Amino acid sequence: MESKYGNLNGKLPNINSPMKRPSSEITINIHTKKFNDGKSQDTSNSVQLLEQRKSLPVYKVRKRILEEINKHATLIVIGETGSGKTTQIPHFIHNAQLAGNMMIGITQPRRVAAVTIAQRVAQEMHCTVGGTVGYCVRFEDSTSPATKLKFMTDGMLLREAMLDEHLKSYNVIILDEAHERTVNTDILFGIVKKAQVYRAEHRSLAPLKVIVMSATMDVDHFSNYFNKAPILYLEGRQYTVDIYHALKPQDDYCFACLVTIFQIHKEAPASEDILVFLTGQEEIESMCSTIRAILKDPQCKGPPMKVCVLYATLNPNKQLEVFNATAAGTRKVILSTNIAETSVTISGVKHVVDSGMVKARFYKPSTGLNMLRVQSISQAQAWQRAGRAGRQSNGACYRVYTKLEFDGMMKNTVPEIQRCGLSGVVLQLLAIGIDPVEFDLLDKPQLGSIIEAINLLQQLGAIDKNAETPILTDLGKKMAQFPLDPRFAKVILSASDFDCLEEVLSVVAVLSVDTIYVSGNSSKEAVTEARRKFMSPTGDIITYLNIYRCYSNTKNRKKWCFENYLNFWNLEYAHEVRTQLKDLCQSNNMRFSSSGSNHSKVIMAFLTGLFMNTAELQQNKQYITVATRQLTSIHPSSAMFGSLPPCVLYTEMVQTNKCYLRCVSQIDPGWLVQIIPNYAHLYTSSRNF
Ligand SMILES: Nc1ncnc2c1ncn2[C@@H]1O[C@H](COP(=O)(O)OP(=O)(O)OP(=O)(O)O)[C@@H](O)[C@H]1O
Repeated sequence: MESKYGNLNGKLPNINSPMKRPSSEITINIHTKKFNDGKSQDTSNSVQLLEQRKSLPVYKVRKRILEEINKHATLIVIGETGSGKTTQIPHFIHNAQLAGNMMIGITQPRRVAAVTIAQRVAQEMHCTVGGTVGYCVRFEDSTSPATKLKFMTDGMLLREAMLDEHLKSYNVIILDEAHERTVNTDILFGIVKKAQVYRAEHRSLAPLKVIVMSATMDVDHFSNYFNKAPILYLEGRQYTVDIYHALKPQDDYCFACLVTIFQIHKEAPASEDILVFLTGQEEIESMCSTIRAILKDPQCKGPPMKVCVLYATLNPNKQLEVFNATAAGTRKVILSTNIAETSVTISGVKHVVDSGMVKARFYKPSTGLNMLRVQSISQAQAWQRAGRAGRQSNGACYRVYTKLEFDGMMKNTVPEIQRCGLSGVVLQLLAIGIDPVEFDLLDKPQLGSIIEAINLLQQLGAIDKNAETPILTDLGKKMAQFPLDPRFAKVILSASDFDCLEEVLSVVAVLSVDTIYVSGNSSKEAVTEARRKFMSPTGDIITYLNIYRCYSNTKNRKKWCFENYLNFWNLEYAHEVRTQLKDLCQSNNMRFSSSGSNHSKVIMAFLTGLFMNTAELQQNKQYITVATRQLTSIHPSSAMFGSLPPCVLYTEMVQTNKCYLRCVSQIDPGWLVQIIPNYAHLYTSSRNF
């Protein structure tokens, strides 16, 4: 295969550091000895581990870093990917006892990063995870009273802020990968800023130190927001990453990635693993099958190859499998979404193949939809992706887009808060006691989006309709405790009224793991036949319930899932999620009951939270959504596909080449009057009731 990049043997220009020098900063120059000989270092014993730590750029300047942290209440830290910010700075602060008896909280936008970094730091500190070093991610808490370094997702710290807005368990909070601008991190910026002021004014409380870190951020913007906080600029990198751009634009980024993988496979030693950035599960699974098929071709040259996948909806235990080493002489190829883009180190990865694309969440106010769209990444993301190579030795990044295309990319990612629906955010802010309209955010969303979210929460009964400023009702306070979209929290909280909490918990748990189906290479007929026995004529909610019930009553679950083309790992995860949700229901003294075979009650409970997600059949056999008057159809994957009930409830609307409803269930128009009397007039089909 001819290279799209020209000669890959180092003759292309090496485009170096992405970092823009900020206007005002403290610069620490780090001259790192390059001891790399092209081989990854073995970190299995503690002497080597210490040696490796010592060789990291930030280690050499730890005293200066600590001095700056000591001097300032807030510090913005910018340093190259792989320089050691995430693993070392918390470690230094702990050793220097800057946090006193309290904790150092370190947030990450993604769970896989929080878990693996905690594991790494625990290894470096010779302790087990859950002791001095712990982590806390959604549905999993691995901390103890002994924990002093707590790695967590930004969402988990936000949940803690609901119980204590001044974050009194922490003396130091590090908000890592700030450039990602997730909604949760953006809210945390505001929360830590407020907590800091409060704690400074109340002398009985210890002051709160805040450190904001990234390799690729708009430092001046952050510094201004944090009252001109000083910027600590750590200059220097441990290993170099050569960047190669495609010589001309590629029509099909997946195909371009595939060609690149096999080109590297043909030329590079087996010990050099490859990390490929794609956009989503379907694309990844499909490329995984293609690669496996190509590998069977006797013409295919290169050492044995193990293909692994990594995406957010994959069972968390499965996600961690990509970090396992392969047998000597076998190359590992990891096909991942952007969840491996920041913070993570996957041992052995020396080559990164970057599609330049990402599936990003965005909100369409005209339709009220949160949708996923495949779009071009930002330059900050491209540099983060490149940074995944060159962590244990020099590496290379192959961008399947041209240098010109790279130059045309946005510098930074648009903050998620400006492109997603805000009902969850507003609920959380209100639960912390913050007015969402007044809240001091780094980049404010449009007022219209906040008001729209307030309206939805009022309709769900979470906000008091009569109060002058938005204030949570008792129901709203309970809803905020569930780590779910407010609509699903409402469904769970209504379930006892319909005597079906057991069933609702099972279905919500299944819905939180995305897909429980396996597509693979099996024949369509075999898959349809296996699934037929679970299918309910009422639609997908009860179909999911049937699957979950059979799964939980089965002894050999793995075998059963295999035989029924179901995703064992995701069902296992759903099972864990259900346990956690059940605990929350128990702590709210909810009544556990089962509706047995009365399925209508289950769908009615879903209607209490998802009444905005309903659609009516039109004469042309299409559906029109009631809330937003959008023409749409039932997705072919639904149990309802082919039947045309007059009125349906759906959990998700997706737009590909056409607009589709997913997870669809039939509803009786009479229920609308009964369950949502204030809303029922919108429905043509309910007018006869
Ligand atoms: N799980 C791990 N296994 C092996 N080495 C690791 C691991 N985690 C970190 N390292 C080593 O420590 C180095 C520093 O990692 P760290 O995450 O602290 O860097 P960083 O500056 O925060 O980078 P980034 O901005 O990309 O997150 C890595 O480049 C790698 O050499």
